[in-house]
Amino acid sequence: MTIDASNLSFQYGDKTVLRDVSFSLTPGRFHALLGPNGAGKSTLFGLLTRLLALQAGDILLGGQSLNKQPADAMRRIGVVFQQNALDLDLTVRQNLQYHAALHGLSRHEARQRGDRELERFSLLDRADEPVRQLNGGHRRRVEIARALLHQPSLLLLDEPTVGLDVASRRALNEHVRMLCQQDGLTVLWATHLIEEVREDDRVLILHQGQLLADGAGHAICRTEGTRNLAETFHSLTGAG
Ligand SMILES: Nc1ncnc2c1ncn2[C@@H]1O[C@H](COP(=O)(O)OP(=O)(O)OP(=O)(O)O)[C@@H](O)[C@H]1O
Repeated sequence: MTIDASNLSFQYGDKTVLRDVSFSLTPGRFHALLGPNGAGKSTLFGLLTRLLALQAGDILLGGQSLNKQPADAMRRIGVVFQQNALDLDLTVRQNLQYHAALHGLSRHEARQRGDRELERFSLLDRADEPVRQLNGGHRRRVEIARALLHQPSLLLLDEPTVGLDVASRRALNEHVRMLCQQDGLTVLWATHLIEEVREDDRVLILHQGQLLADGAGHAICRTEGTRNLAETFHSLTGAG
C-alpha cells in the first residue's frame, strides 16, 4: 500500500509542531523516522493513525485521502504505540485473541494467526502466561505480534524500544527488519537512537517539526558531506 503525506502542518494551540512535512513511503521497505525527543514523531503518528485530525495537508493511503475516511485503507495499518498497551493480567494468547476479535477475526483464525506470530517471535511456549510475567522485550514482541494479526501491509512503530536494554533493542529491530523481508511489510520505525538505523535504510530526519532529510541513509550522508549517519544526525539536529 502506498502512503503519501503532503504538506502536513500541525499545531497544539498556538504551538506549531509540524511544518509542511511531505514524504512518500516505499511499499515493502524499512523506513526510519529519526528525530530527537520533541521533534514531532508521535504527532506525525497521531495523524497517520487518525488519533489526531488533520489540520493542514493530506495523507493518502493506497491513493485514498484520510480526509475522506478510507476505512478499508485504515484496516491495512498495524500500530505499536510508544506506551505499552497490553492487559498485564490476561495471558499472551488472550491479549491476542481480544485484539483479533476487535478486527472481526473468528476464534479459529485468531488462534492460528496468533500462534504463527508467537512462533516467529519465539514466544509460543509463553502463550498461556500472564503478560505480567514477561520482561519488557517480550512484551514488546507480543505487541508487535498483536499488531500483525489482521495482516496489515503497513506497520507503524513509535519508539518501540523505549525502556529496553541494548540486546532486546537490537533483537526487536532485527525482527522487524526480517518481517519486512519475509512479508513485504512496509515499516515506519520512529526512533531517536541512531544505532537503530542503517545506512541502506530509507531515512527521514525530523527536527523541530521539519523534515530535514529524506532518502537512503548513504545518499543523505553524501549530500550532507558527512562520514556516517551519526555525524549527519548530529550536524542536522545537534543530537546524537
Ligand atoms: N497534547 C499536547 N499539547 C501540547 N503540546 C504537545 C502535546 N503533545 C506533544 N506536544 C509537544 O509537541 C512537540 C512534539 O511532540 P511529539 O511527542 O510529537 O515529539 P516526538 O518526536 O514524538 O518526541 P518524544 O519521543 O519525546 O515523544 C513537543 O514539543 C511536545 O512537547
